[in-house]
Amino acid sequence: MSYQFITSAKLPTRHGEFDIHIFENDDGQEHVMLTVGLSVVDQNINVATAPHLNDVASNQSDDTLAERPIPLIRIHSECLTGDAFSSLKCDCGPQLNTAMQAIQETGCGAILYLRQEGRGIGLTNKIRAYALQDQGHDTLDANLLLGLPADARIYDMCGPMLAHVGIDAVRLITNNPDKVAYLTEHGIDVIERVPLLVGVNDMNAEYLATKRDRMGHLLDKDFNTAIHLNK
Ligand SMILES: Nc1nc2c(ncn2[C@@H]2O[C@H](COP(=O)(O)OP(=O)(O)OP(=O)(O)O)[C@@H](O)[C@H]2O)c(=O)[nH]1
Ligand SMILES: [Zn+2]
Repeated sequence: MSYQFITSAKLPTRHGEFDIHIFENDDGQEHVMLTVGLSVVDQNINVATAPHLNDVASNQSDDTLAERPIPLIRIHSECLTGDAFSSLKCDCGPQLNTAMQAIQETGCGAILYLRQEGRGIGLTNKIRAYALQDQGHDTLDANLLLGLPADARIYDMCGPMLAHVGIDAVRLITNNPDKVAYLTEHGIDVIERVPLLVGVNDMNAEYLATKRDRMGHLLDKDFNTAIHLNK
């Protein structure tokens, strides 16, 4: 699968201003990157649709790349229910907001917002899995009972997206060792894993425990040693 940069613009948010970059794969599926303090280095960008990026690309020298801090990166998979509807069943919404805030505070980083809803099984199947969870199954078994993988996500878009802004080393905000392993195996240096534990509540504590106990996520017994980036 190949990934193409499509267009870019400024995006003011309540956390601060980002550049928003749209990428598409060969099937027309969109992925999104929000950046702060990063310049486009990919010479194949479509200048006609992103005129302001032409300036930063041509101005970026090897020296500025060398001086830049290691960017703080969050690879976040789409969760409509958590990100947009404030669902309490997961921690996605608070994680996204906290990561956006932390990246603004460091002044150099990116959110890779991957359109792989429901750990890659899609929204309809995630809601089918939620219906099974309503009957008492955990997040992992619910997927398996539907005949679907526990986690169907891929990360092969991350390399091209990071390369677009010249990143080959990151501080990665995650508790998920799969993300660290994927980047490391694909030539991106994970200088530091930054744990992120926010938005724990009575409705998602069991979900987090399943991710910890059955899916290898790096969370301690009481969910309290991961760094709380923010509240
Ligand atoms: N199938 C399924 N997907 C879920 C469920 N709860 C949340 N998700 C999806 O899980 C994904 C969350 O992924 P990420 O935010 O990348 O987080 P992660 O892989 O848990 O790891 P971190 O980087 O530590 O947050 C999103 O795509 C959600 O839609 C669930 O119960 N079932
Ligand atoms: Zn979620």
